[in-house]
Amino acid sequence: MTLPEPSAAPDPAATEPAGTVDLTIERPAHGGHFVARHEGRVVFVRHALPGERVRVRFTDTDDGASFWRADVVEVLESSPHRVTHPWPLADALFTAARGRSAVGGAEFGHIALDEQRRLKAAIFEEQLARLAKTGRTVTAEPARGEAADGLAWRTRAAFAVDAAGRLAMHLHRSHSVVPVREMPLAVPAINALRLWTLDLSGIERVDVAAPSGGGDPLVLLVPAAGTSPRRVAAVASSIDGASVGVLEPESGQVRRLTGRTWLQESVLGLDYRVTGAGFWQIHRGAPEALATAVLDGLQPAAGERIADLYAGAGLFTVPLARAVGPTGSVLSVEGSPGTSRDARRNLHGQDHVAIVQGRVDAVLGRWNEPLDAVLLDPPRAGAGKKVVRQILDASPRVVGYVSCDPASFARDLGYFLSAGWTLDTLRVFDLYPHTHHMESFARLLPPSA
Ligand SMILES: C[S@@+](CC[C@H](N)C(=O)[O-])C[C@H]1O[C@@H](n2cnc3c(N)ncnc32)[C@H](O)[C@@H]1O
Repeated sequence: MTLPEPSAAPDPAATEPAGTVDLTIERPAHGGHFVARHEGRVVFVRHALPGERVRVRFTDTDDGASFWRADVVEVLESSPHRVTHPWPLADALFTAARGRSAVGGAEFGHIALDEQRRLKAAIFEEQLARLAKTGRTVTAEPARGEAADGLAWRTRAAFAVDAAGRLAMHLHRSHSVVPVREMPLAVPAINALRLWTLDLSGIERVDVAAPSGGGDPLVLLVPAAGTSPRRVAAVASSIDGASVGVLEPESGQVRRLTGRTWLQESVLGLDYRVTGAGFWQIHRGAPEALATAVLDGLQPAAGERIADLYAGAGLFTVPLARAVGPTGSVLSVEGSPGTSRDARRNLHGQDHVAIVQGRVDAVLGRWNEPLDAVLLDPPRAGAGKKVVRQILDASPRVVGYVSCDPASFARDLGYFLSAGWTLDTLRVFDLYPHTHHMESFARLLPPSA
């Protein structure tokens, strides 16, 4: 049976919590959910494990919907893979016992780390079978040097501020916020700032980024409407051990208050500059793991012409540019103006690299040069049929596909397979421990290869 996948956004008008029921959990589903059934209807349950008997509270119960959603509030028969959640605020059982729901961001924390990885591999395989109609056994690899408890890896964290001016986070799929006193998934440099001890009144959002290799973090403040510059400056001066800037969320522009507005990153011995609001992989080990997989998978040679699509600040463009050298070329395409500016700085002076800011489909639509290899790393929605068609039309000798979503990857892979391409190497990385997210790299080869 083909189950519907849960959509990202709830319809608040259609949500009517309706008490608790006891369910038996059948299997994992994509998106951090586990499948159960209630009176014939599919229920996507969070914070559960296959085989468990659980008491759940419904969170979405639209009569017309093909599935409902629910959160576990009590475990009646526990899986042997259930462990104590490392972060009480994100623990559904801990928070349900206090009459609340959990914050998002660690929805697999109740599962032993090795079982999280087995579940991720199984979900990946299921998406391949369902959407790409292909079979493949995968394993989810941890990042090099991953802590045994799977904590302290996030170099980026976004916080809200509650009505009392305290550092806070949103409850899952809710506008409600709760104060936080730590973020166990974040690298120590972020927790060391102890932002929860500060009076953040007048600030609406706080984004924190720390360089993967250590060094002072950068804190970006988004002031609430009407907050005076004096108040923002007072908050900034209360933050020790970090650069501080003001983020304009619409434009992504950052205004410096103290220190600098960018972070220095280093990957495989190459240096990068990333502005506070610009895209950068969030696991401290992700840039190295993914750049290594890309270089191994594409095997770029001197003189080749390569496209790096959805290029961000140039994480892959920089080593690709070095590999093809001045007799080759790299087309690096990024949609976000701020992140593309980072790429321009990171590739400054490299005349064989074209940094193009724009939508990938628009840029490929007017690109007439031959391409030997194409790398793509789209956002969660994937690349889509049009972009895959454009890549196929360029007839590269190899395509490298970095993905953060197994469903959109499997869908796009299906387009390549239908055109006679084959899936060669496939690596799945567990770069988001304690969450349902994963990252992958696939090497795809054309029919003639
Ligand atoms: C998953 S990130 C990858 C960035 C980079 N490859 C890295 O690993 O650091 C995807 C990037 O694609 C950009 N993006 C999203 N949609 C796009 C589009 N239609 N055209 C061009 N860039 C896009 C985003 O701004 C983001 O920087």
